[in-house]
Amino acid sequence: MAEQLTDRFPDVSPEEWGAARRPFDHDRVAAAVREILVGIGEDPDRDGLLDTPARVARMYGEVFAGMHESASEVLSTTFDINHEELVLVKDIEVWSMCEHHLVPFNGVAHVGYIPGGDGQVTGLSKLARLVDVYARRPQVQERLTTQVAEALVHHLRPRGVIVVFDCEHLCMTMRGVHKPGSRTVTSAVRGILRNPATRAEAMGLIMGR
Ligand SMILES: Nc1nc2c(ncn2[C@@H]2O[C@H](COP(=O)(O)OP(=O)(O)OP(=O)(O)O)[C@@H](O)[C@H]2O)c(=O)[nH]1
Ligand SMILES: [Zn+2]
Repeated sequence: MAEQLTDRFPDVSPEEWGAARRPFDHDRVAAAVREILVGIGEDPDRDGLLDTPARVARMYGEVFAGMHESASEVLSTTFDINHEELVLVKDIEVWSMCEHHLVPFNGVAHVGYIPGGDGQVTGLSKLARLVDVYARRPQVQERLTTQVAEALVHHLRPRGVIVVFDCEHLCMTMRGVHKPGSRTVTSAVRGILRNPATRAEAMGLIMGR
């Protein structure tokens, strides 16, 4: 499975996929938000907008916090509990930001893996934290799905991984094509979970069957 990872992302380790190239610059973000207000014809100095640039900058610091986090920190805790079958955390709420429009997409993630021969597992909460590391970046759903799967492959050396995201994109509902309620489902499956029977069993658990 290590080869798969190398093939897919030849130049960089998982830590660098989309990670920050420089520290978060609050003042720069605030100045840009002020420019947007000017650009839309607003008066950024009117009372209600005075604190908006700094407030939006703080919000961006939060929604893009994953730029400054890494999968290796999240997945550094592993336990040997000798479990060699599927571990699946379903319905992990997820909020991310569409990199095309910088508006949110949100929904749920389902993250499962079959531990490697050594039976090493990670904490269940770490699977949800891993989703947030990659979700809290400018994203497209396909890349988010792949990154979560590949990070698990790389750090846990499992025998199989399945990651499914089911999200609604605000850029398709509040604007543009205006299709509220439409869902986008993406999956990434690695290792023995690619085997049709194992994959069908995992998908059955994910769909609640
Ligand atoms: N594949 C993929 N596309 C996305 C995602 N988020 C947004 N998009 C799409 O990105 C595309 C950008 O298309 P453009 O034609 O450049 O932008 P646009 O004129 O705003 O497009 P419309 O949304 O159709 O109005 C749109 O079709 C979006 O639906 C995503 O996570 N994955
Ligand atoms: Zn979009």
